[in-house]
Parts: sequence; structure tokens; C-alpha cells
Amino acid sequence: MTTELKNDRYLRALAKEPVDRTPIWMMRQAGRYLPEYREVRKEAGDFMSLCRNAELACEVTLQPLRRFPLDAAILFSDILTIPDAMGLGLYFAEGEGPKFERPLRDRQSVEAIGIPDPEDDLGYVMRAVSTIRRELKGEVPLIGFSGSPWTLATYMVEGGSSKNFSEVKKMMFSEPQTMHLLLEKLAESVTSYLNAQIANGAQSLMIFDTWGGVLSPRDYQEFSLRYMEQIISGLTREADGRKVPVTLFTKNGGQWLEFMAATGCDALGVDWTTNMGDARARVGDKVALQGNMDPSMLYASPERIREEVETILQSYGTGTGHVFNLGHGIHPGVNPEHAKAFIEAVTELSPKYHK
Ligand SMILES: Cc1c2[nH]c(c1CCC(=O)O)Cc1[nH]c(c(CCC(=O)O)c1C)Cc1[nH]c(c(CCC(=O)O)c1C)Cc1[nH]c(c(C)c1CCC(=O)O)C2
Repeated sequence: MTTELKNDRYLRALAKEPVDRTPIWMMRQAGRYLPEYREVRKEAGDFMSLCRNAELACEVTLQPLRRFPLDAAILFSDILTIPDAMGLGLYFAEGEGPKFERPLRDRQSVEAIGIPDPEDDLGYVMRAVSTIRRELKGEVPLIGFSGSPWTLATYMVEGGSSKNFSEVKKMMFSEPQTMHLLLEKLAESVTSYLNAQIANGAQSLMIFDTWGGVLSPRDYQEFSLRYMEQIISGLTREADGRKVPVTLFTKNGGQWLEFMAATGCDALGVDWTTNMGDARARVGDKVALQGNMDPSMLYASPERIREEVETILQSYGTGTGHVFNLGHGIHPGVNPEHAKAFIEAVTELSPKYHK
């Protein structure tokens, strides 16, 4: 396995080491906005078949890197692989997003689920990780990922995506011990899953807490943050003689950055509802920051996108510790030329902030 990286700007920025320009990657950079992705997806059939095929998962991971000068690759998979391996029966209904055949609604069903073995039950993810790492040939680092226990629990109890989270909150408030049992099992599963991704070649990790921001401040600490902290303390933090940085992203978590920074993570993902400069002032030298352009800005003209990139660079200010990204995943309807304009704006405008 190649351990020497040709481009380590992303890892350097996360370690707060000097860089020549701000590194960039995009959440959901492999996906439906790319015609070449839609082509492979059609060939694979459904989305999970694509995830289960290491060669095709590798192919779609590399697609955005062939088009754009990105500084990191992210494993092509999904956060819902763990609940699927727990036996909930994941499927994707066309145009409706993820669904589970057997959602968890009571103590009994939570007690019945086990901890998946990452090399066996989730072996297809590990094969994708090692295939991608090999095929990257040391060009850029590979990011592995998982959902946070709370975010996974929302899908598992709701049975899919949700608008008001009434089922999962019903369990949280009426049977808190059942919810904690579920979160405990998920934290254990996520820890071994992420450690297996590192063992198979992931060089950096991201934890997606997409739905932590729907909780009250107190419940966020008790039901989401605490379990992410537990995961971080159980992770292998070095591979190939290099630190494996962990980025924590709670969407709509701007008000909790100080608490998030105290979990032992290396970086925080920030969405566009928080000002980058304010975020930096609040976390100080504790962690690096990733973000934070509104993904919908990619519907604007390339000129307007460029202007927004400059605003965000200026807001973060000079020096290292910033990884440019969108504040959430790129939308399927975005014109790839606009994504290109966005990435080029970051590569062209950022060097002056690193002199
Ligand atoms: C909440 C969540 C999920 N999955 C994920 C999250 C956390 C990040 C976030 O908040 O967006 C994480 C995820 N999902 C996917 C990746 C791949 C890596 C990347 O390029 O970033 C990553 C990192 C591929 C995907 N995961 C999914 C797709 C679309 C599948 C398709 O091709 O039809 C992709 C490319 C499916 C998925 N998976 C999930 C949903 C809600 C959906 C449907 C949304 C949609 O249809 O756009 C759950």
C-alpha cells in the first residue's frame, strides 16, 4: 500500500500545519449531479448494489477527482450500512430516499439487534476502502466516514427520513433507557466500523451528525454529543506513521462548537448558518474548521460563486486550519460547471491567505 502522499494539503490543514493554499473537497462529491455517476448507477441497478460492488464504488469515488482539482477522496458508501447490517432491511424507494422494512419501535426490537462485525457483515465496505486506497495511488488522502449514533437512530426508529422526528423523540422521551441502549449499541458498532476502515486504508474520518441540530441543547449533549465523544476516544488515531484526523459535523450545530471541540476531535464541519470567522474565534487553536458555503449557492452564476468563496476565505482569515467545503451535500440538480467554478475559485483565491 502506498503510504507516501503526493498531495497532503488536506491532512496538513487539519493538523494546522502550513499549506500553500486552502484545500477543498465537497460533501457528496460523487453523485447524481455528475452524468458519469448516473451512467454507472444505471449499470449497477440500485444504489446499494453500487455500494456493494468494490470496483464500481471505487470508480464513482474517483470520478469527481478526474474532473476537478480536489484535495481528498471520500469513500463511496452510505451511513445506513450499519443499520442494514443490523438486519433492519434497508431499501431505497425511487424518489423517496432511504427506508427500512423493520424499523425499531420498542424495547424488544432494540434488545434484539446485534453489533455487526465490520470485516464480515460490512466486508463489502472494507473491500471498497482498500480498492479505492490502492487505486488512488497516493494522489490524495482517502476519507472514511460513519453516521453519528443519534443520526442513525433517527432513521432506524422513524423507518426512513423524517420531518418532525416524532417517533424517535417519542422513544427518547417516553423510554429514555431504550434509546440509550440503542445509542450504546450504535456507538460500539460505529467505533469498530471506523477502526476497520482505518485498518483497510482510510487516512481521515468524518462523523456525520446530520440530525443532531433538531435536539435541545441539553438533549444534544445527552443523546448525541456524548456518544460521539465515546466513539472518538475508542478510535485508532494513527496509521502509516501519520495521525488519522477526525472531523465532527453536526448540521445546525453552530451554537455548540465549543462543546464539539472538546470531544477530542481534530476538526469541526461548519454549515453556512455560522460565520467562519466567528467559529474560528470561538474554537481558537483547539480544532481546524471545514466549510461552509451554502450548497444552493452552486445554483448562482460562477461570478457570484467566486464572490462567495472570497467572502468565506476572508471571514476565516489568514493562516492554516481551514478545509474548504460546502456546508452540506451538493444537490443533484447542480451544473457540474458550477462545481468546477467553485473549486477553481478556492484554488485560485486562497494562496494569498497563506503567505
Ligand atoms: C443523512 C445521510 C445519508 N447518507 C449520508 C448522510 C450524511 C450526510 C448528509 O447529511 O448528507 C452520507 C453519504 N451518502 C453518500 C455518501 C458518499 C460519499 C460522498 O461523495 O460524499 C456519503 C458521505 C452517498 C449517497 N447516498 C445516497 C445517494 C443517492 C443515491 C442514488 O444514487 O440514488 C448517494 C450518492 C442516498 C441517501 N442516503 C441518505 C439519504 C437521506 C439518501 C437519499 C438522499 C438523496 O436521494 O439524495 C442517508
